[in-house]
Amino acid sequence: MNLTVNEIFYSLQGEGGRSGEPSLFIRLSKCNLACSFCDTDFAFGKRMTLDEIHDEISPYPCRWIIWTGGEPTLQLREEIVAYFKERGYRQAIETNGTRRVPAGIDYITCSPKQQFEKIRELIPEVDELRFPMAKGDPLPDISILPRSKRYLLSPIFDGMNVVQENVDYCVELIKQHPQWGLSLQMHKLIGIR
Ligand SMILES: C[S@@+](CC[C@H](N)C(=O)[O-])C[C@H]1O[C@@H](n2cnc3c(N)ncnc32)[C@H](O)[C@@H]1O
Ligand SMILES: Nc1nc2[nH]cc(C(=O)O)c2c(=O)[nH]1
Ligand code: SF4
Ligand SMILES: [Mg+2]
Repeated sequence: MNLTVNEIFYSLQGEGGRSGEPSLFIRLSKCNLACSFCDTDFAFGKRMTLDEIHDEISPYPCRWIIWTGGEPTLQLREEIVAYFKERGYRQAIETNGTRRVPAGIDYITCSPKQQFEKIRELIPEVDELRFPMAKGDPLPDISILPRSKRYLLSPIFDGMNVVQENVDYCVELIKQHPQWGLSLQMHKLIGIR
């Protein structure tokens, strides 16, 4: 089995409810969307076998993988998740919610971009819904979304830079609607990957 991998790196989860947790990022290339604000160049891809990926991550002391991209559900399969589970890894995924998530994933972050009403059919339950928000964007309607343990607003950054008006807007929305919380791209603020 092969995956087309954009990059592999070891860092701290910078976003959402697992912020600060050491994690092995496996960024898969290709996406089915083209968000105007996307901060990631996922075009490059190197074909790797699962054994090659395992050889690259196993020297690190960490046993949490974050599958991201691009859109990782375009490539990830249950058998691949099982391969890493058998080798002692817990696995999180960052997905845009347009496709099913393979069985065996331990922590699902869904960051919806479009057709919010269709996500629940594909992914009935997630650990975290994390919405990228620019000033003026409407608060998403929780009632049509997958059940989630956490509901987070994530102010859209301009590349590596914080956009204060997006932050201020999210903070005000959250104070008015306290079922929501804030997710900042912490890694950008502290200058790590
Ligand atoms: C690069 S995406 C990859 C995973 C998946 N395609 C998705 O969109 O969830 C990872 C996370 O970065 C967020 N993101 C991308 N560009 C951003 C930006 N400029 N500001 C804030 N968050 C951003 C996405 O919303 C998503 O939560
Ligand atoms: N540190 C760090 N945390 C992240 N969480 C999600 C990321 C992503 O690009 O999917 C990301 C990333 O690129 N870096
Ligand atoms: S879905 Fe994710 S990776 Fe794809 S363009 Fe949007 S933010 Fe970027
Ligand atoms: Mg990123």
